[in-house]
Amino acid sequence: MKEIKISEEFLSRMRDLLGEEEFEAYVKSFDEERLYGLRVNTLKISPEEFVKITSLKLHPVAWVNNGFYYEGEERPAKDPYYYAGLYYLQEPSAMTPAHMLPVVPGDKVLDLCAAPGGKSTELGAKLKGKGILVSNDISNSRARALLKNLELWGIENICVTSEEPRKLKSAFGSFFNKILVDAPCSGEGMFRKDADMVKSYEEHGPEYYAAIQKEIVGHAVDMLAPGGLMMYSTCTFSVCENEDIIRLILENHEDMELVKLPLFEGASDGIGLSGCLRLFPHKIKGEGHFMALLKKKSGQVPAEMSRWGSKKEKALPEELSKFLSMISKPLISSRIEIKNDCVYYLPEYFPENGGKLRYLRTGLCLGEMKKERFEPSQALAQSLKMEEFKQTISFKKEDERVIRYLKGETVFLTESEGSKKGWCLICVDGFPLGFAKGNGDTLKNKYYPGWRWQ
Ligand SMILES: C[S@@+](CC[C@H](N)C(=O)[O-])C[C@H]1O[C@@H](n2cnc3c(N)ncnc32)[C@H](O)[C@@H]1O
Repeated sequence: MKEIKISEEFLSRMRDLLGEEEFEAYVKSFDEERLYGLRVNTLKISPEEFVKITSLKLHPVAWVNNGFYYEGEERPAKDPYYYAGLYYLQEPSAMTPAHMLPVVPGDKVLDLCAAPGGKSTELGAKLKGKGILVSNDISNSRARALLKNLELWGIENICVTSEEPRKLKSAFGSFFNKILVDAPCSGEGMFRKDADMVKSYEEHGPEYYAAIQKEIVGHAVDMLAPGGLMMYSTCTFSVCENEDIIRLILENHEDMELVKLPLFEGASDGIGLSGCLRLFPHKIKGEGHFMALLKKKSGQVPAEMSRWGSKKEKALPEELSKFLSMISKPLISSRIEIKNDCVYYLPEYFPENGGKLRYLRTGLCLGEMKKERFEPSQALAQSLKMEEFKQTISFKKEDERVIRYLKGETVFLTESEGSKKGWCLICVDGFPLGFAKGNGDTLKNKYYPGWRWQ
């Protein structure tokens, strides 16, 4: 077994859980190299197209259609396509819960423990700009990383909060028809990927997390609308954090039922509770994970939330209207809100008393009103398609100006590229990276400094 110090107590529990023969296979899996995965952003590109344009050597993840393995020596985070939000780096087993939660455009989705956004990015992609995704994490610093990932991904119909589930419940009631609870857990399934997990495991083991999980799922069930689906997932093996939590939900809520998850090659059924799904590193090409899907059969129908889209048209400042006229996709003016000079495009729905929550973002940040002008945001650039903006320039990935632009430098155009005046969307192979301001053959860099290429 590789040099990972794991307590005898944990190993003995795993032996009990798996039986002697399987336990040997599990222990052997520590000698294998960890696996590296990435998931393609279907909001921006199809997996088939991505495979054609990327220089990374990829192998498909058998059970996730937009998931791939890449090789350990590659550096996919140092790639302009990463900066264009074309993919997210994610361990393959961790792709499964969002993949198996059947989110469709128009759904009202809550990702309750969402940071740094591995699963929220996929849920947002499935919504295709319709409905709403509320992504929450109790940790403010982690919620900031979550926001960056969602903005890089190009999702416009988001709200990002940093709240206790109890408070979200009082604002939203039973509003959501899809909920993901990717619960904080003891992380037993990640020991091979991240040896530091062993240290934190020794501080807080399964019983500590089971108590937190019980509280979180209780609130999550209350936020689920009748007919709604809730996915519960962890990256740990202990029964008390997995099947026991699901059993508790079923015992305490007559209106909840387990929806059987389909098994795929290498996946295992729940332990003592059939219909759940377990992933073990000795059985699949991925780390350890657990998930269970639940449905709310009945319950109180939630009150209708405000629908900004149906409110009255509103007059916008001239500078803003002028800029927005460069965007060809339709924006509904009643959903545009200006708060402290920041301009937001709000999602379709919103809770009446939503203002009382700790929001990091309500909708897509379009930009900022400055003295007699409007400055578009990085998030807006990432949410657009190249053909949706009036003035654009696309460089080939190999063009050295791509990295220069990402580093915040001024970029110059060649004679054949012509001249650009005013706001221009800079793209790599047709995928937006950010804005620049053209003055003839010079493009003044407006890439967000906090996101620059290091
Ligand atoms: C397993 S991680 C989530 C990973 C994330 N879903 C992803 O795919 O990137 C669990 C998260 O739960 C958050 N958390 C812990 N206690 C929480 C609580 N009571 N309510 C909401 N989030 C909580 C942690 O800050 C942590 O970011």
